[in-house]
This record gives sequence, C-alpha cells and structure tokens, in this order.
Amino acid sequence: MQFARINDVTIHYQVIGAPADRPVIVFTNSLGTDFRIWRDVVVRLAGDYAIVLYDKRGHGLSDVGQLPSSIEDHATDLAGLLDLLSVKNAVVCGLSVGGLIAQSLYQRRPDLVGALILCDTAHKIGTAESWNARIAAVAKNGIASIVDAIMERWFTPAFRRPENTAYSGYCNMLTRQPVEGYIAACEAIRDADFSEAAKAIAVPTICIVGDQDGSTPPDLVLSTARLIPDARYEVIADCAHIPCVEQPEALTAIIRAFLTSIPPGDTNR
Ligand SMILES: O=C(O)CC1=CCC(=O)O1
Repeated sequence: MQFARINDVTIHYQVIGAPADRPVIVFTNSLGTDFRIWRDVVVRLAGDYAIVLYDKRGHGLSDVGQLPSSIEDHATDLAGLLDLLSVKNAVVCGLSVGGLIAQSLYQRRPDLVGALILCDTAHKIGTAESWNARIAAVAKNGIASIVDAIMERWFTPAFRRPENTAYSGYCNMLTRQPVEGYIAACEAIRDADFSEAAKAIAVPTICIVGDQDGSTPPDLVLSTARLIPDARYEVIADCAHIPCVEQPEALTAIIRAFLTSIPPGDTNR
C-alpha cells in the first residue's frame, strides 16, 4: 500500500508498472467508490501501460481533509500526486465526479494531461436541488438510507440480482465511505460547472457512457462531447453508470482503441 501527504491530506494510491518506461493512465473515481472499482480494467491494461490509481479525499483510505472541499481541491490533490510521481502528459480517465476532477486538472495544469477519457460524466452533473436533497438525506439518515436508490443508477437490473455477490460487495463499498467525505463530494459536484471550460479542451478526448446510466444518461454525456472540440463519443451496451465494474471488457476495448488512434507525442505514449 502506498500513501502520500498531499495538500495536508493523506492520499492512498497505487502505481502499477513503471511510469518512466510506459504511457501512464491515471484513473480517478466516482462518488462513493474507492479505486478497487478499476481492477478488472487494470488487469487487462497492465503491461502495456503504467497505471496510477488513488482514492480521492473523503473516500477509501484517504483523509477527508479540510471541509468544505471543491472539485478544484480534488484536482490540486491529483496534480500533487502526479508531480510526486514525476508524471506529465498522462491519459486521465475520470469516472463521474472523477471526470469533473479530470476537467479541472486540465484547466489548472494542462501540462499533466495528454488525453482525457471522460467516462459516465459530464460538464455539469445533476441540479442543486437534487444534490441538496441527497445531502440532507445522508446527513439525517446515513448513506445506507439511499443505497437502493443509488444502486439503481449505478448498475443494470441484471447486475442487481440478489444472488450476485459482487452487487452486495459494491453496496458495502458505498455504505462504508465516510459520511462527511461523501457529503463534501456531493457539495463539490453540486457547485461544479465546466460548460465553458469544456469548449477549451484541446487534447484528444473521448466521452463514454453506459446505455442505461441513471446518473449521467447518454443524452447528457453526448451534450458534453458536443461541447469539447473533436471529442469522440461511445455508448456501452447493457451497462449503467460504472462500466469498469459492469462491462470491463467493453470499456477496456474502447480505451485501447482510443489510445491507439492518438498520434504519438500527444500523450506520454
Ligand atoms: O451516486 C450517483 O448518483 C452517481 C454519481 C454521480 C456523481 C458521481 O460521481 O457518481
């Protein structure tokens, strides 16, 4: 296990492969998850790419840090981690709020970002009303009180079968996040809007979405792809909000095809 002190926050991270020798893909997570969600993608990519995984503040084994925290704070944490690892021009793959963090990282530190994989994310996610309602529910009754509603957005009915032990495992992952970290991330998402910034993205970008995503539906992700100059757009079948868990093979194939199509030199490839 690896830990680093970044911006006064202990960040839990993992590096697979040698960043100096291989193109680097950095994965940044969704709300209510830790970096273990990427496992089935990482095992397929390891060897060809160096991989950086980390738990954003308020999640997994990372500290919650000072409150409140913003998407910009999360991006500054990720910049600190990449600086620590001497990584520049990385392929940044952000899932959901991780995609907001990726967009913010590009805005603040374009030297760190060679390409963007925006997975089940958007330039703006949800409304202030929906986030305030979720924050109030979690503050009053805990994360467990919303788990069924959230799982309907994360996973298709086929995955949510009671006999699927992976499904119960991911319910555990959600409910075991620190409440104050979860609420802080909801506030950060509520307050983030990259509608203008997305138009200025000038690195190769792909927007990917599950066809049954209940949190960032395909039409929303398509609207983000249309804001970003020359962005590509791919839909994954039989998949909701977390394709790295539900359709890792399909997601990996899209990532590989995208990275293969980028001219050498655009990233650290
Ligand atoms: O919990 C959800 O609704 C899914 C989600 C929204 C932002 C994020 O990171 O995950």
